[in-house]
Amino acid sequence: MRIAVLPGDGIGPEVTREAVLVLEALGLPGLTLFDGDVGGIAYKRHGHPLPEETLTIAKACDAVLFGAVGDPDCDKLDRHLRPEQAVLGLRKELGLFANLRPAKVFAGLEHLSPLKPEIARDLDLLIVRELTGDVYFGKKGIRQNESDEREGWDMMSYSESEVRRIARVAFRSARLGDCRVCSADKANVLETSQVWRDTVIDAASAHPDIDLTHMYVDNAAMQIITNPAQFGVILTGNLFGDILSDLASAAVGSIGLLPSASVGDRKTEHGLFGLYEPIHGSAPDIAGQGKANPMATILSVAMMLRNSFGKEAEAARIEHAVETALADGIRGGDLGGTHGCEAIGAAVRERL
Ligand SMILES: NC(=O)c1ccc[n+]([C@@H]2O[C@H](COP(=O)([O-])OP(=O)(O)OC[C@H]3O[C@@H](n4cnc5c(N)ncnc54)[C@H](O)[C@@H]3O)[C@@H](O)[C@H]2O)c1
Ligand SMILES: CC(C)[C@H](C(=O)O)[C@@H](O)C(=O)O
Ligand SMILES: [Mg+2]
Repeated sequence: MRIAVLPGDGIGPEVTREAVLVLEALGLPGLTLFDGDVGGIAYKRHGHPLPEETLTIAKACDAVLFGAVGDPDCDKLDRHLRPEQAVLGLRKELGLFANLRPAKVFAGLEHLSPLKPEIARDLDLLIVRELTGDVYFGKKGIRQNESDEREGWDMMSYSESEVRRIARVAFRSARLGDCRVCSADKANVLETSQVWRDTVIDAASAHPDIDLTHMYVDNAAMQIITNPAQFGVILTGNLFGDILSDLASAAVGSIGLLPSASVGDRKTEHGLFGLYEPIHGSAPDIAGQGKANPMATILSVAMMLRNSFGKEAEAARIEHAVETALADGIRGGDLGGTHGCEAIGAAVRERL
């Protein structure tokens, strides 16, 4: 089991360290970890946020554990040298077109959510976010317009094949639950979304067991807060999925709780190749203070064991340990508690 560990910037190294310790505590045989630099730290050390060597390590492994990238010192660099390009580059280079972001309120932990307990109780959804297309990867630029002003532009597009393959991931994921898929788009305004919606409908015609609905993304944001029970899988594009997943994390209680898996078509001898990361960023405001909640990264390790190594029992052990730690009152500042990053990691390991 070869795993590339890419901690990155800010709280990335802090949360990744605790997640690796949890992984190691399982005592799995044949585990080898390979470290690589990504993000601002990689730019400072090697002159590029995604050095060739890191990409080579990632490609040679069965899975990647990614912390976070982003460094305010780098925000003035040319865009292609900024830390965020590391995660975008890895997703594109590794063909990871499907990003799975589960958001669930654990039974008995409704009080961690800012929603009313009777609403929070039923929040258990999966955002299936397209990850290698959309306005993220379209042509972009800054030009001087006719009024001699700077004008930024970014091209948004989705092709039918891009939509079809992510729709299939959503349908497959929905079958693990109760087959509900809600596709969130902006077909009332955007041609990109019109193609998205037409293609999702067409793709679903071969999957009659799927209960497909459509919702405009602005309404979906509102409905996640007011009536999350209606959602099973939310299928959406890259930009909308980015925003909806931060929103869903807040509804659960904290962005420090939400893991993610990014996968494509590539298989290894163990399972599906994937990159696993918390949905949060490098949190410069709390970096280096030992305050970060590592649970999202620890839960990303559970997703890795399940999806990339077929180790369901070990994945469930980690998830149960996190849930029990939370139930026992182990909480970081993000959840109104006082436990630091290392203490939370240790508490999860004790409960494995
Ligand atoms: N995948 C990634 O690497 C990724 C994701 C999002 C943002 N970023 C980058 O991170 C930098 C900061 O971005 P941002 O501030 O918008 O988003 P962020 O997710 O880093 O932080 C948002 C807020 O949530 C808090 N937070 C985040 N993770 C936490 C955790 N584990 N425990 C406790 N609190 C946590 C932060 O302290 C901050 O107040 C930027 O450079 C951004 O581009 C990277
Ligand atoms: C850092 C950024 C490029 C990234 C995204 O927008 O996908 C982040 O916000 C995420 O959610 O993983
Ligand atoms: Mg995001």
